Amino acid sequence: MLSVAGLRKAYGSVVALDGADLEVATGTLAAVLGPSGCGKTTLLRCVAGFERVHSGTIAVGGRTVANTGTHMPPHRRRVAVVPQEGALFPHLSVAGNVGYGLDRAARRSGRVEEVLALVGLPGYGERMPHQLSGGQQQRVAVARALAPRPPLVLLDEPFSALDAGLRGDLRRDVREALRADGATAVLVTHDQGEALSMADQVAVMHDGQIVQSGPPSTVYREPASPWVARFVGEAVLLPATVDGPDAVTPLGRLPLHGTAGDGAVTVLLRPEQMRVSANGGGTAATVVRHDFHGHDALVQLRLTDGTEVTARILDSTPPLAVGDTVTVAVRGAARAFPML
Ligand SMILES: Nc1ncnc2c1ncn2[C@@H]1O[C@H](COP(=O)(O)OP(=O)(O)OP(=O)(O)O)[C@@H](O)[C@H]1O
Repeated sequence: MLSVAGLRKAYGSVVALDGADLEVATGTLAAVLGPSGCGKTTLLRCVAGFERVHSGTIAVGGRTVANTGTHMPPHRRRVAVVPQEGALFPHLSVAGNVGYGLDRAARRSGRVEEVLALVGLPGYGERMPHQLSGGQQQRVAVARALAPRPPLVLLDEPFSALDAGLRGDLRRDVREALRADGATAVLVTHDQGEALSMADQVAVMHDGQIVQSGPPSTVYREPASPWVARFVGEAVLLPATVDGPDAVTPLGRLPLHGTAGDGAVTVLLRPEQMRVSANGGGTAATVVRHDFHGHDALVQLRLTDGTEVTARILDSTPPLAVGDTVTVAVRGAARAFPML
């Protein structure tokens, strides 16, 4: 439904998009995930038609809407945008907002009530925007985007202004609403959890390029580079030497996913692969930091050779404290990259 190829865009000397490629299949949600300033919003604005591209191609539903010589205006692209906040017309009711882009026939067909029900706000049509919470306003903004059944819905960090408690429910409900309506959507976010939990496809962006695109589990488990590994989650990166199917690391000999050639490499482990025990098997370590997160804790461990690794632990009895001596063993295989 969306095909972006080799997209380039600069603002003066600032290169915002440097050959970005993205393919989004019909009926799926793609998350464009990247750090601040990597070009996510610029990509979205180019797809919506708010910015002209310098080179490359954007096609929506097989129609080229932008390339070096073409710039189809935003309203002809029929691409809907859900901005961060403040999207609603304050003087129109919820129904007025949702029905704004619809013709009379569509308004009469009950589409407004249908999309309000999809986003969990059935019967809210008569309310005014100021009578809604921030989360409810974002639900209405999503309903308004879906109402005219656009070929593509673009969501620009739509939950970033909401508090954490509200965000979880809203993410699930918006995901469900998009799915129930068969919408194709692109969500821009810098939040790894949001991208991994909501999207069918995560496209990781760095310095104006999509550096990896794939299902969330693949991007997390098989990152294309140490940079992607660190960006999509906590990463333990260790120097190692390949020896046959294994790598020799500061945590001992570990099996490798796939073959990694010969010689010096950097291996990736995730903190949840670490098994920490008071006196089990494995490498001796000292606890140097303990960050409690409620559902789990991240524990920084220093091995006797000075290497530091991070372990994720669900609970421990007795609780670990800074200065404790433990052993750490590794579950599963490591992934090898060329030496950093
Ligand atoms: N209108 C503009 N004029 C000049 N430079 C711009 C403009 N818009 C964006 N930029 C620059 O282009 C680069 C990409 O910006 P963009 O807003 O696309 O990034 P982003 O990934 O969406 O960041 P954030 O997550 O902080 O919103 C940045 O270096 C930014 O400063």
